[in-house]
Amino acid sequence: MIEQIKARFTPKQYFVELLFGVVALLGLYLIIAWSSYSPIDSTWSVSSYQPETINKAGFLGAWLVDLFFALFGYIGNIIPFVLFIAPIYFIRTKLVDSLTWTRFSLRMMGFVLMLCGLTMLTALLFSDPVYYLSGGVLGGMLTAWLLPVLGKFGALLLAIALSSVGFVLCSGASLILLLVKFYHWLTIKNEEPTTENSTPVAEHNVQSTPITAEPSAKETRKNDFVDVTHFAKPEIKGLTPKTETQEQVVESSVVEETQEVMPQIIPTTISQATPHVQIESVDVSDFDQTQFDFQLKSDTPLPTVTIHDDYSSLMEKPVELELPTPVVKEESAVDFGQDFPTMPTISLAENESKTAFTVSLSDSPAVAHKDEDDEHFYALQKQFEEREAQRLAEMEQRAKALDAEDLFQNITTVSEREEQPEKQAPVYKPYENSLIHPLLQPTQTHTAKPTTPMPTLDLLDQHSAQTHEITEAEIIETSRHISQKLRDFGVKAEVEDVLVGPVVTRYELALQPGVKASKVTGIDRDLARALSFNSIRVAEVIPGKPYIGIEVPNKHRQTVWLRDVLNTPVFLQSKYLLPMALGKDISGEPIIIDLAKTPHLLVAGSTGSGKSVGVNTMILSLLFKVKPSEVKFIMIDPKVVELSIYNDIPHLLTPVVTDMKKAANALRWCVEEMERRYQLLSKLFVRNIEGYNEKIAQAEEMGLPIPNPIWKPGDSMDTMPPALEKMSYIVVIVDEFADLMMVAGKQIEELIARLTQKARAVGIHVILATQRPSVDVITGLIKSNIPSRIAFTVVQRNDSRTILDQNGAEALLGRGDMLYLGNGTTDLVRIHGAFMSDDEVRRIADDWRAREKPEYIDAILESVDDNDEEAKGASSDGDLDELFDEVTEFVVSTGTTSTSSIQRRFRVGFNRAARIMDQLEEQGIISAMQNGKREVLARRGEY
Ligand SMILES: Nc1ncnc2c1ncn2[C@@H]1O[C@H](COP(=O)(O)OP(=O)(O)OP(=O)(O)O)[C@@H](O)[C@H]1O
Repeated sequence: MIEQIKARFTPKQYFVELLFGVVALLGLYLIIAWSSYSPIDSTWSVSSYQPETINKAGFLGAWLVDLFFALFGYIGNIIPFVLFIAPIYFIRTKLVDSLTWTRFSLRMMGFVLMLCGLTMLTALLFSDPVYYLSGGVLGGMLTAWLLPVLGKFGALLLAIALSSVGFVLCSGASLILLLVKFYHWLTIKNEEPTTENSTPVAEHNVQSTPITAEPSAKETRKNDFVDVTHFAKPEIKGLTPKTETQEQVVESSVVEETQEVMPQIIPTTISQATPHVQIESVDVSDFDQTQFDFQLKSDTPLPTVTIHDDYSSLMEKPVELELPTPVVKEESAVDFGQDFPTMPTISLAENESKTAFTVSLSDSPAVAHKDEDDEHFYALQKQFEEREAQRLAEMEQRAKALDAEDLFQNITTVSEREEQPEKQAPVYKPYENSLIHPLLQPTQTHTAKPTTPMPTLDLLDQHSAQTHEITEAEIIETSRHISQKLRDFGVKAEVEDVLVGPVVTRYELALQPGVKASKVTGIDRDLARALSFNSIRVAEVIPGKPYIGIEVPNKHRQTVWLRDVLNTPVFLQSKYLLPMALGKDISGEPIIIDLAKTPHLLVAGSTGSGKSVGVNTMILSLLFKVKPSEVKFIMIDPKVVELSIYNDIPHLLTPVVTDMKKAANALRWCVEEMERRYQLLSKLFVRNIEGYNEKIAQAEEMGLPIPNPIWKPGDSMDTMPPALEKMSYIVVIVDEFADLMMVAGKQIEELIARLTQKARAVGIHVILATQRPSVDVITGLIKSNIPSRIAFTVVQRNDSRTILDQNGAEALLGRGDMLYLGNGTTDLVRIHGAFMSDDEVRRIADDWRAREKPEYIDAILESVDDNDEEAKGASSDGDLDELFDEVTEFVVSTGTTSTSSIQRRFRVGFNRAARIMDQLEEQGIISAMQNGKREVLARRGEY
């Protein structure tokens, strides 16, 4: 050890460091003298004799400080500090090692120039104090000489120039760079300016820090160098590592020879060792990096490169490190090299030989310096390779001696991977006449017709139980921390209860009497910062408890799987008409709501917060519990891909609507349907859908079907009013409501408002989802009719208030974390949304598709306006519908005369089909209705 230390120091270094040490001590002595300076002490400039010296540093200290003041005026104040700080800085940053006489002289000269400049400046700018001149004798003399020659302005300029040049020469730093850094610091771009940052590169370049020395984590960070500390570094035990002395010699020789800066590669210790042979550090110094001091500094942040400690992976993946370019070192105190660092590439790549890896340096275009540099560079590269080969040979021998050849092979041998066959240009088949492509066909899964009455939960994946990874000690520690921090903010509270949930942990606190909960809510962000959490949420009310809750995110978040939520008695045994699972609450209890009671739902949150997954969860819960005869869906999906997975399930009243114009028609149809249902309810003297369905059931039991009381002849082809059937619930789901508002804002708003105001009693429920929680989308009119709301995470408090009328959603954690505001309450419930894969959704949809076919109602998407347009067009065109010819062909060839078959065949609404039938009758193609039937009068070929 001592030998190693000895080897590191040369007599010159000892001497210089000693000298600097003495100067620093002198500086300290002078600082004491300066701090207790008294102008009445007997000193150089004081003629009266004082028997006692007041100065704490005695006569000598008082005398010296006075001398500085007399000679340099105000600038004399800084000299003791310079004498103290400068040597310490030089020793600490090891700049001492690189100090040459030339550089030392330049620095001293710079210092003198700076002194002259600064004393002149103070002499020119400040008035003289009582005891000495403001610029001292030096400044006074210089200004006295120069003022008559240059005038005040010229003297001022000269003083500034002298100070600047002196500073540059003395410190070796670039003035421009310092200004830039200062600017960055001012604008808080440079967050951690360190003294080292201002150190000239050239001086770092020649540092003689031994390359094999393990840098401390702190040093590594401070130096801002490329951190290759994960670089696996095996050293087989028993092999004699190269001594520091050897490295030092090689290092210094090369530095002197090349005068180039190379990146420092800092080796580290491999973490895993084989059972027999302990792997220690890769002696990266053996990689010839020892020949150079690779330390580089740059103002640009360098990436931290992590290379796995597994050598095989290293071999497989060439790693490229982008580093600042070597800067040509000049033997000068001034170096601007670091101002504009350029970037060479260091790549750790495969070598064809048995070399583990090579370090190759290639100049970036910016480095395209001189030819000499290139020569140096190639010479160095060659040297690298030679030494590498030599090193490996030595290692191999040692490994043999240790019987660790296998390990050596692992480490060094580049797996001789077979040459990749050259990539063949892909051969494409031309499209020919068809654009049919197998990948453009919908993926049809043909599920056999299920035998169970309803889909079973087996369609959902089973996931293993997850455990909480929080320990009691952690909980106690956090509780203590929370109380402490609250106290710091002036709130006295003690943690009384802790609830560990799947995503967050809630610390329930009893507040000191008289302390308002809103006081804690007001400091939630500061509290989160103080507790080092991304965000915390303060629950001002915990139902049933006299506490407030502070919810902090768990370190390890669990996923709430849909199956785990549905496979609970709460859901399976629920008697709800329209049960919808949302997820689990903080304590892990499943949360199921009844849409029939909700009765409409607004779901909002920023993009990616989990809305679509949430809406899917709701739909799937209904699909598990409710039959198509009981509930029907109208799905509106402007995003096209979110809900189209449900197309053709029997619950749909119309295919998933992706065209926003048609979506408006669908809403209009819902309003008409609502009105129709209300008429029926009034005729049956019931107040809601439940009462209506009960009456129908009674009538069925009695065997006396109720004729439709609002039917009029012509409404259908029937001659008698058809019997009333049970009404199914209708759930209208809009996945992106803002898109709908964009197409027909006011109209949509009115339709939604009408539906949400009245539709509940007739079994029509609306779920609106939007990722734009702004007041132009979620308008007051809409909000006032939808009291139940779900907020996923939002960006700002305003958004939270728009959705929930209170803060909180901005503190959610995303990915399904939501706040639920139930109908008729102001208490928010935090729920962690259930999650399921797309595959699971597909399986359930397939299961229903295999059970029944949907009965779509075409009229839903037809617009009244369209019909009007068509009607207008028809009358102006001689009263014939556009489809007249086609329908005639159809009627005559098939003999079909029913309006509903025309509706189905030509996908038109009832009104239009009936009108065409009338036209056919007028034209004598079919007869008038007799006994509810028409006959085809025309023969084929006549028309
Ligand atoms: N309950 C959940 N549990 C875990 N992860 C979830 C959950 N909900 C959503 N995520 C994750 O968040 C991602 C985004 O979810 P989702 O597509 O539902 O967001 P969104 O709000 O609908 O976004 P956008 O508005 O952009 O469509 C999902 O792909 C999923 O990875």
